[in-house]
Amino acid sequence: MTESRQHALQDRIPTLRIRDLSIEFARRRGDALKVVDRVSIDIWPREIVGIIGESGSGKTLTSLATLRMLPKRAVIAKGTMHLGETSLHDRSEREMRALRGDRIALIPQDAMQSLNPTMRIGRQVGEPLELHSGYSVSSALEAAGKLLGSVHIREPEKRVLEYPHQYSGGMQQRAMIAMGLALNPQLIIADEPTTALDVTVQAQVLKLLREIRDQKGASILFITHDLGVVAELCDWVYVMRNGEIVEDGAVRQIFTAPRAEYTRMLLDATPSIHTTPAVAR
Ligand SMILES: Nc1ncnc2c1ncn2[C@@H]1O[C@H](COP(=O)(O)OP(=O)(O)OP(=O)(O)O)[C@@H](O)[C@H]1O
Ligand code: NI
Repeated sequence: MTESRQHALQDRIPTLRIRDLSIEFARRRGDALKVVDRVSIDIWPREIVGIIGESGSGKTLTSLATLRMLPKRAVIAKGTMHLGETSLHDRSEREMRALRGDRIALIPQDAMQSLNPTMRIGRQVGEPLELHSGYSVSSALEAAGKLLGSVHIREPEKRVLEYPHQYSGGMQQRAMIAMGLALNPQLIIADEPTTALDVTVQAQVLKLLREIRDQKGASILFITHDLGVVAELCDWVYVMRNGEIVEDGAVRQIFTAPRAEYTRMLLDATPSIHTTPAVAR
């Protein structure tokens, strides 16, 4: 057993447990198209877990099901999901709203689209505290400054008053992360959070996610096409293809001794990965 999965022996229950999840789309001609097929995933406390796999393999839908934010015509046909001891598959929409942001945070791919252009950054970052924790506007703004500082935005007391267009792309993404952190979630779901960023900014965001795990003890589910990022960041990896998990394992095992033919194919398509130092540590 690898280091990270020793949790399975120490902790009673994982942060997130997905069991036998199947997701279907209703089709016009009446039948259903299965796009996620009996997927099981565990994320233990303080773990960073990656999901990799080609486009359309079901990564995003799996994570959206966890948040119960699937697109309209998609249904959870089967399966259970638990956040600690709390079941997610049978919560009402009202109960889910309380969990989202509070215990599970989503960091979306494109911060530019997610931030409100007409609202000061500080107000947006502090909004979860107003909505969920009863903070006053001024105390939420003060907390937002601290949160922006924690994601390494300089002079945060001043920058809380600025609007999104005054921030660079990387700063906007960090502001989104700060907002996600406001309520100290146990689980952070990051779906391709760095694809829109250039390489140096991407490295800063990855470093920040690792800090969040180390300092706040959050678990992170990281979805990406980028195997280099997975090698850098993740403890454990699930490989998806056509809606199914083809294998999972410690990051080092997946990169040095993959069992599935499909994983080997993915690795061969990115040859430099085999020599990524982080994998050899
Ligand atoms: N709103 C939708 N309506 C119909 N089909 C959809 C919808 N969203 C996703 N799908 C289908 O479900 C499957 C899984 O999609 P999903 O977005 O989970 O893939 P993914 O692995 O996240 O891909 P990518 O890496 O491109 O983001 C795909 O075949 C996709 O075409
Ligand atoms: Ni996706």
